[in-house]
Amino acid sequence: MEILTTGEMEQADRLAIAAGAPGFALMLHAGQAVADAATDLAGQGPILVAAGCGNNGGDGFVAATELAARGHDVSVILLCGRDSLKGDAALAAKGWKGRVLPCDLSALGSPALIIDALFGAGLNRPVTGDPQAMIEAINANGAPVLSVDLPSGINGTTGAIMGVAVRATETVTFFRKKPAHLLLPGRIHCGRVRVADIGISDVVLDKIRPATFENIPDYWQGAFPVPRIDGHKYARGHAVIVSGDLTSTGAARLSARGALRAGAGLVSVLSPDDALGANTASLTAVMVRRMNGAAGFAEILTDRRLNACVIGPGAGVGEETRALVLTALAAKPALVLDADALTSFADLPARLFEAIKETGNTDIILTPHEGEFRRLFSEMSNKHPLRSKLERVRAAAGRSGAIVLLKGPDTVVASPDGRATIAANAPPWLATAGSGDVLSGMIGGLLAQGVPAFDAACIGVWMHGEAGHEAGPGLIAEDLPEVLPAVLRRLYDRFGIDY
Ligand SMILES: NC(=O)C1=CN([C@@H]2O[C@H](COP(=O)(O)OP(=O)(O)OC[C@H]3O[C@@H](n4cnc5c(N)ncnc54)[C@H](OP(=O)(O)O)[C@@H]3O)[C@@H](O)[C@H]2O)[C@@H](O)CC1
Ligand SMILES: Nc1ncnc2c1ncn2[C@@H]1O[C@H](COP(=O)(O)OP(=O)(O)O)[C@@H](O)[C@H]1O
Ligand SMILES: [K+]
Repeated sequence: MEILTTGEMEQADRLAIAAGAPGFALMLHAGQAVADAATDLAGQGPILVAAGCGNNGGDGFVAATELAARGHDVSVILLCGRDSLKGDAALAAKGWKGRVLPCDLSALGSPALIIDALFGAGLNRPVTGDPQAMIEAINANGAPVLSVDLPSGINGTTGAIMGVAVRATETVTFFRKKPAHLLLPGRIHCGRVRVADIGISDVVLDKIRPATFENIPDYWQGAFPVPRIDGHKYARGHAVIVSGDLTSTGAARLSARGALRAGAGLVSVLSPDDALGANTASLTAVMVRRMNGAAGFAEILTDRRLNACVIGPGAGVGEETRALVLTALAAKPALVLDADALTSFADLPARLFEAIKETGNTDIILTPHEGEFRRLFSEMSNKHPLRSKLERVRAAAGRSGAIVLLKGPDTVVASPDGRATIAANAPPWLATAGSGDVLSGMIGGLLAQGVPAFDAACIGVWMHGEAGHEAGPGLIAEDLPEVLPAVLRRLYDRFGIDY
């Protein structure tokens, strides 16, 4: 499903209006959708609408009018004088026949529900003064809160808090989600998110051509790998995972297990001499091969059946790992660079990016967490409040020439071609040692099966999040590969694939 920035959403409104849907009709649909959600949340209790001076407030007036008509006890507080309302918002306020309370915090009372219609897409500066006090009072009130379009104070495009923001129980947005419904901290402020149809036709998307999508199965169903009836294990690819030395071999084994469970036909751990004993003693279905440094690695990669490679988990930071990465880039298998493979280039990221661009290989994925991301992309600071995670990862993909996957509760995957996805399905207990190692392996396993890199990254992230839910609280990294069959079965069911 497409995700629209607030600018793209304005364009959608304009295109719908140009195609014959009056702007006020869109507002009437929006207000109705808010009223429907409010009825579910408030039961029979009194409802307070906190309205701002723009069209977000207009939606609030429509909802108030509709809820009163349905028999609810509704009051409205307005941030500004009624006379200063303009356009559709003024029209919506005309329809409201009840009282409008001035912006007095004591007027909030003890409602069964507060409808937050202060600011939506039009928020354009930090919130201070009366609106700030109102938002703080809404948060302190204790009543459930239904936010219209966005929790007031949240920047719709970046998900950032503009000084202070409402913490909603539920948010009703219109036509399509905005980045703030998925990116933190916005997502936390939204509560549940409902997307309402307000009469905008999907045809407008042909003009807008959005490049950001929610990472859900509908988005990548066409790329999801299914073993062929007449296939064999080599038809499902052979992934190789580079092991660290004797002091750190577990990460590569976790990764290898993830690759195998994600469906690679064969998986081999490439092991330095000193770690051969440790690796062979702890692996069964995953194979082990001796690898003597970068020269030995290059020799192994001449076998073109080894079509996907993961370097980084437990690899160690330094020249040896850099040499392995450059060797893999030259050999051109589909490649996941994770953890130490990224940190090894902290002092010379340009060298890595040049090597990536020189290969012409488009199947390269970098999978940093925030710390690793900062080491490689120091110029893409996360300090700027208006620069979102989405924008940072897109810029990093452009800079590096690789697909960049920035991990976290709102994992973003971006391609140098501009496409990006945001995932919102990862539970917090996924943040546990080794979890990222399994993720890089899963993506390697998908690459081995021939899935294009951007899709492989998106599918891997989504399945990893689902595996987190499947294993539940208490999860450790070893559990993740073991619950993948359950995740895959549900995907098969969802896609209608026989098994
Ligand atoms: N046809 C459509 O387009 C549809 C739109 N719809 C609805 O309209 C909403 C967007 O409406 P909007 O553009 O009027 O802006 P909105 O969010 O109400 O903000 C109001 C004004 O507040 C001001 N302001 C900004 N920041 C501020 C701050 N920090 N502190 C104080 N004031 C601040 C700023 O005005 P300024 O002060 O800059 O002149 C801004 O213009 C959208 O979210 C959806 O709910 C739906 O009805 C469907 C159809
Ligand atoms: N708060 C969170 N909610 C959900 N998932 C998270 C959260 N924090 C981290 N994760 C996920 O946990 C995994 C941790 O990976 P990483 O930091 O590389 O750990 P490791 O290096 O120990 O394997 C990533 O997939 C990341 O997206
Ligand atoms: K709002």
